[in-house]
Amino acid sequence: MKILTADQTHQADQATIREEKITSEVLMERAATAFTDWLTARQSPAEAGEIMVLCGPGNNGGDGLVAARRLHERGYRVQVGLLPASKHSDDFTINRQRLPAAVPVTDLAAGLPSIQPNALVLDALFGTGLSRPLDGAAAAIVQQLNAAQARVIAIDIPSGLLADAPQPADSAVVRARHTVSFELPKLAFLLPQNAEYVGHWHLLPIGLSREFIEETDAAMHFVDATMLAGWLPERPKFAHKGTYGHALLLAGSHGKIGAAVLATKACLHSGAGLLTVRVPGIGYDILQISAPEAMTLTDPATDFITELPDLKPYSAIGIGPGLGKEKSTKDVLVKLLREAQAPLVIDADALNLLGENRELLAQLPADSILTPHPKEFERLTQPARDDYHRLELLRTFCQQYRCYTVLKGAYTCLGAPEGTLYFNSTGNAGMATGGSGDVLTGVITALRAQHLSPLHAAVLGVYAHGRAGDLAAQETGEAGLLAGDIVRFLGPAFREVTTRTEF
Ligand SMILES: NC(=O)C1=CN([C@@H]2O[C@H](COP(=O)(O)OP(=O)(O)OC[C@H]3O[C@@H](n4cnc5c(N)ncnc54)[C@H](O)[C@@H]3O)[C@@H](O)[C@H]2O)[C@H](O)CC1
Ligand SMILES: [K+]
Repeated sequence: MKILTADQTHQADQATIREEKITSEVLMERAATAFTDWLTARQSPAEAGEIMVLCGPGNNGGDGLVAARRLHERGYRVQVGLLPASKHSDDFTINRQRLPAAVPVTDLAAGLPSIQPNALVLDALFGTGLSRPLDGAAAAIVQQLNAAQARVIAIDIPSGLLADAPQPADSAVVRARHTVSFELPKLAFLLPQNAEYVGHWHLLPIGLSREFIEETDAAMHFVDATMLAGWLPERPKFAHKGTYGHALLLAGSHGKIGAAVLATKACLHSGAGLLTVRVPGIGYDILQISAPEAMTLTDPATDFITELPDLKPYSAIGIGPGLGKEKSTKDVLVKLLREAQAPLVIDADALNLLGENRELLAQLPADSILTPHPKEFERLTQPARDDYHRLELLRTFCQQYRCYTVLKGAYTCLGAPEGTLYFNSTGNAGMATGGSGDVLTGVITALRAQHLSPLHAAVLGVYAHGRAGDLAAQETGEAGLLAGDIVRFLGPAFREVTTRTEF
């Protein structure tokens, strides 16, 4: 799914109106009716109690007026609060006139009427037309609403939140429990700093022009299963293990052989034909016993890796999980960057070594995949001012070093060398547990070994890793989820996205 800017969303509205030969008011009716259907499916009139609909002067307010009318028609008790304004949009005015006289209307000029704790409030003050932070009466209403401890549902976007850019730290933004938006996600929904405003977000289709969306260049995408169609074809009958590549993992040090085991198992469960693992001497027994399907190539040193093996046999190489940062391990990394012909996946301590020796970044082979969490990414670049700035740093970093960078988080974001960002849609908070990053390294290394492009390996790897975590959490719950549980569900996750050709 593309992530459009507020401006592109407005253009999508206009294109839809032109193509379907409808008026904007018809599109508003469609959007607000979809919203009403969403709400009434979740709250009966009794559960909802008296619903307060707060409407601003633009089309977001228009959506609120349509929702108020529709809810009234369906037997809900509704009242409307109108923000004072010198001018209103045309569709606001049309729907103000259509509001049944039986719906009480309050002027918000005198402030927010008293709201019972837990009352249901629909926030239709401002949507994507917001051009600057709220101030004056609008800001005061938002602050009063946030203090009221109501059950707030934002229509399209919490009022005060900008769709594509940060707002100043102290500006007034509605804190919603749910945000119900239309057709495509907004960047603002995907960033941790906005979670307290957005709450749970939902998308409702409203039939925006497919053609316009397809033709519009988007700098950002939200990855869902439909995007992955055909990336992982069904295995042909006469396939053999050689067809699926030979992966090499360099992982583990004293006390961290578990990281090597997790990456190994994940790589095996993600379809690599063959896997060899380079571990220090102490890893030999552990690895052979816990993952007999992998070949082990022990380093001459006992506690950490000191020598790079011959790289010829391998179609992809993953380095980092549990590696440690010993001087001789760093030398192995330096040699790997110089000699690798096969694609690289770089994680954990290998990233920290790059962070401590930034001159090495210039030696990254093109199309390498890096998988930092935000702290590791910061060590490679600089501390970010906020989540938006971090995305800017990500984009610049990928362009500068011609690499793919998987910035791990709730909506893991992959940066590609030409500057496009891909946000992942799968995964859950249970995956914030030691070892889940090691699993991801194994997954992506396996996909690269199977000759997927760096973009497909990173996007699909992150998606399948998150989906496996979601399937695992259904069994274990989020708190009980271990990295090893993600490994167990990789097979089912990949099965879901494997394309079958019946005919
Ligand atoms: N495609 C869709 O998703 C559809 C969206 N719809 C809804 O329309 C709004 C966007 O409406 P628009 O009229 O462009 O903007 P707003 O309602 O957000 O408000 C604009 C209004 O407010 C003034 N304004 C802007 N910034 C400020 C400020 N900081 N303080 C005070 N006033 C401000 C501005 O001058 C305008 O007068 C979208 O979010 C959806 O809810 C449609 O219903 C159809 C489909
Ligand atoms: K809103």
